[in-house]
Amino acid sequence: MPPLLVTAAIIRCEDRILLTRRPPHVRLGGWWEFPGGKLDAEESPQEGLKREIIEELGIEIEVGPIFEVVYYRYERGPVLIMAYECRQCDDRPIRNIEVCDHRWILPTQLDQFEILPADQPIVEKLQTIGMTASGIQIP
Ligand SMILES: Nc1nc2c([nH]c(=O)n2[C@@H]2O[C@H](COP(=O)(O)OP(=O)(O)OP(=O)(O)O)[C@@H](O)[C@H]2O)c(=O)[nH]1
Repeated sequence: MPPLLVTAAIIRCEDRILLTRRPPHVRLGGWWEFPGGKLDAEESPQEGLKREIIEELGIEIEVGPIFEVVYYRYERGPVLIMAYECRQCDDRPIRNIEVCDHRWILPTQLDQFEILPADQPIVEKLQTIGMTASGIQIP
């Protein structure tokens, strides 16, 4: 089975990153994740990610460089997650439209959240390089 193509946004604001929580009624409900979602046909990863963030949170983002790519086998099939470094590029407030909660957290707080298992390599990389100037650099 080919993997489901998924994009995720590592949205940074100063030294914090945005985590969102899946609503209780959806598959894998209640887990925390990086906002994003499945790519539609004929959509580039950057286009898909911008669309998902508007749909989920009501904000515009600028999509920067790729941060990590993860292949993970869930029971129902594999996913390929492309995580991009991003930043918000408007001043609208974040709304929990398709998520049930969101938090701006420090990388040192990642361990306090139950984040989807596929995201472990992303979490580890964020914890390792931190959010210093030599870490995530948004163009
Ligand atoms: N957005 C996002 N999705 C992730 C992350 N990690 C991870 O395993 N995923 C998985 O990638 C898929 C994302 O698609 P989605 O958010 O649109 O999922 P969905 O519940 O609508 O899927 P469904 O319609 O098949 O039930 C889900 O299977 C989700 O579990 C992550 O950090 N961000």
